[in-house]
This record gives sequence, C-alpha cells and structure tokens, in this order.
Amino acid sequence: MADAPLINIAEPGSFAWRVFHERHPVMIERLCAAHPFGPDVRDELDALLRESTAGVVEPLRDDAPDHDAWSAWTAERIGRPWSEAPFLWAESYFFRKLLAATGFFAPGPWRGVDPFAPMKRAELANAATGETLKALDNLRELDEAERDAAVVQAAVWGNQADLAFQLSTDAGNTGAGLVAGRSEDFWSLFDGSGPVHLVADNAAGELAADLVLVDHLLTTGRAPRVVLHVKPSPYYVSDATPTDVLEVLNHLAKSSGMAGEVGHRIRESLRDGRIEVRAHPFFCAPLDFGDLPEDLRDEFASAAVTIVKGDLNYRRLVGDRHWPATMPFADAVSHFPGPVAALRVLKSEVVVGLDAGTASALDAGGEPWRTNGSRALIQTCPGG
Ligand SMILES: O=P(O)(O)OC[C@@]1(O)O[C@H](CO)[C@@H](O)[C@@H]1O
Repeated sequence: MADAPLINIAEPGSFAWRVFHERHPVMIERLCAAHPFGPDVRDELDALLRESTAGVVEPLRDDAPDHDAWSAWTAERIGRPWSEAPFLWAESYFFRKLLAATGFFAPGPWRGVDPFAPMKRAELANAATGETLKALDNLRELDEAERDAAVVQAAVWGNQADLAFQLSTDAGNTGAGLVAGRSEDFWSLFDGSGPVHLVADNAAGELAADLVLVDHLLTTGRAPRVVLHVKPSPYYVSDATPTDVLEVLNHLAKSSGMAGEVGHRIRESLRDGRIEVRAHPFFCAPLDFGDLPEDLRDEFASAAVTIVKGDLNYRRLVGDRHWPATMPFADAVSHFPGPVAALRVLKSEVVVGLDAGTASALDAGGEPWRTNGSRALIQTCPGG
C-alpha cells in the first residue's frame, strides 16, 4: 500500500499545515494557561513551535527510556526542514518533544505530570458527558438489536472531539452522518470464539463509551475476554493512558444508574482478568499499523477481532496517504494480521472504502466533510 502520496505538512492552508500553524499555537497557549510553567518551560514550548513551523528537525536532548527508539525513528530526518516531513511522523514527534519541553522526563516538579490532564478532567466532568452517562439508562428500554446499535453508535460518535454523541432511544436515528457501514456489519464479526482487542483513542467521554462497548461485548457473550490498548504516555492532547482508564472507571463507578453498574462490572472484569489493559510503546510511535512490532502482530493475529478507534488510529491503520476515497477498505488493511473493525469520526484528510456515489455527493456538497467531524464510519474486514 505504498502507492498514493503521503500526506505532508508543507502546503500552506492544507489541513495538516493548519494543525501545525494554527492548532498547535492555541494548544500551547492553553497549556501555559492551565499550568504555572516557569520561563524555562515556556521558552522550550515556544522554541518547539518555532522549530516545527519554520525550522529543521532537531534531535531529542533528554535521556528518557524511549530515547534510542526515537533516535532510530528520526535518524533520516534530523537536520531537514519540518515542512518536508510526513504529517503522521511530524505530529507524533511534535507530541514527544512537547512532553520533553514540559519537563515530563526530567528530574523536577513536572516529571510524570500529564500536561493535558486538566483538559481531560474538565471533559469528563462537563455537562455533555453527564448527559451521555445519564442517557445510558435508556439502554434498558431498547430491544437487543436496538441496544447493539446504540452501543456501537455511542462508541463511534464518542470519537467526536466535543463528545456530542447521543445514545438515542430512537435506533432509527443512529445512522445519521455515517458515510460507510452499519452497526449490523460490526456485530456480524463477533461470535464469542476468542479475545477481542480494542485499540482505544481519547479519554473522558469517548473512553466511557468504549468501556460501555467492552462491557456489552462481555455481557452478551460476544467476547470471553477483552484487551484494551491505550497510550503509554500523554499524546495528541486527549488520548487515553492507563491513568485515564482509572479516572474514567472511578467516574463511572461513582455514577448512578446504568453508568455505575457498568463501572462496577468493568472493575470486576479487571480483577478476574477478563479485561486487561496494555500500553505498548508502539501506540506512541510514528509508525503505521503496517509496521507492527512482532509481539503486537502476534496478539492481533490471535484476536477474534481488533477494534480500532478514532481518527489517528485510522490514519495509522490504512496509511496516512492521499488514497482514492473509493479504494476498498479490505485492500487498505490487507497487511493487518486478523479481523479488524474501524470506528471513527472523520477528522483528517484520509478516507477509504466509500462507495462512488457517496464520495461524489460529499465532494459536490462543498463542505469540508473529511475534516469537520460531522461524518463517521464503521468499516470492517473479516480477514483472510
Ligand atoms: O485520533 P482522534 O482523537 O480521533 O483525532 C486526532 C486528530 O484529529 O487530531 C489531529 C489534529 O491535531 C489529527 O491529525 C488527528 O487525526
């Protein structure tokens, strides 16, 4: 799958260029407002912005445990302009450097402090997440098929940055905005025969919806065991780490109604080993799923299904390239070692697996449908 050109950050005005030139400065401003960083940290963050928007790629200057791995991943780019770098590589290195700049790896007061924690906490405590958790009680009113649909739709739309997903009692409404796939396609992959792996994306509301999905997989017998993969360290602002899993779990367990019940069941499943949380270094690496390390490849090969959540994981799964939107999903994931399902809100340029009519209608509509978070997809491949 190496034919289409890689998406890069060079073209002024492109989505990827705007991430570096418009989003990152705002993000750093917010970080500095959220934490009383001293001048040294603020200078490092400013230097990172200058380097990544107008400079050349500089090596890491910390001696964190992942230093050698990053030296290998950056070797061919050191000294070259950031503007030549592929988008996926550049964002990943940017977040690694951002952590170093905030003192995450250095001895001192900021060591191990997740700079994004205040944002994640605020999202978990906000009204929209509260409404969503309350809406879980509606699941009781639904029949089996409707409940299946609602749970998967919540996991899909939970990937919307503003958490504006709903668990509707009207299952007929849950397909709005989907550009590919149906909940039935998703559920047809599961027969309870083996462990299911879920590669999570964001913390807070999305992770809450993912835990509801995990609970549903276990309670309906679709999976005897679930492995939940999260990031080993803070990444892409709101990506879930093991600490976030505990935060969300505690939040659920303290909630009333169905949310509380799910929280307690998930805790028990963690205790008895039916749910396992992993944080493999691969998930913060600037690599595609086509470059899976052998241990992860073996795990996904022995999974009954791997569920891949979110936009970034989708980019890594199909390759962050200018693919034709109509390229079959099965072709894009032919490298993947087992059955796979992608649940994603579209928030970046890459997309595959659309039918020709859908793709041309979306293009004719004139809105930035690939990046504005108003569309989502469910794509599945049962494997070879
Ligand atoms: O993986 P997520 O959370 O669904 O989305 C992350 C994401 O939309 O944020 C980036 C912009 O900073 C995009 O490049 C990226 O794909």
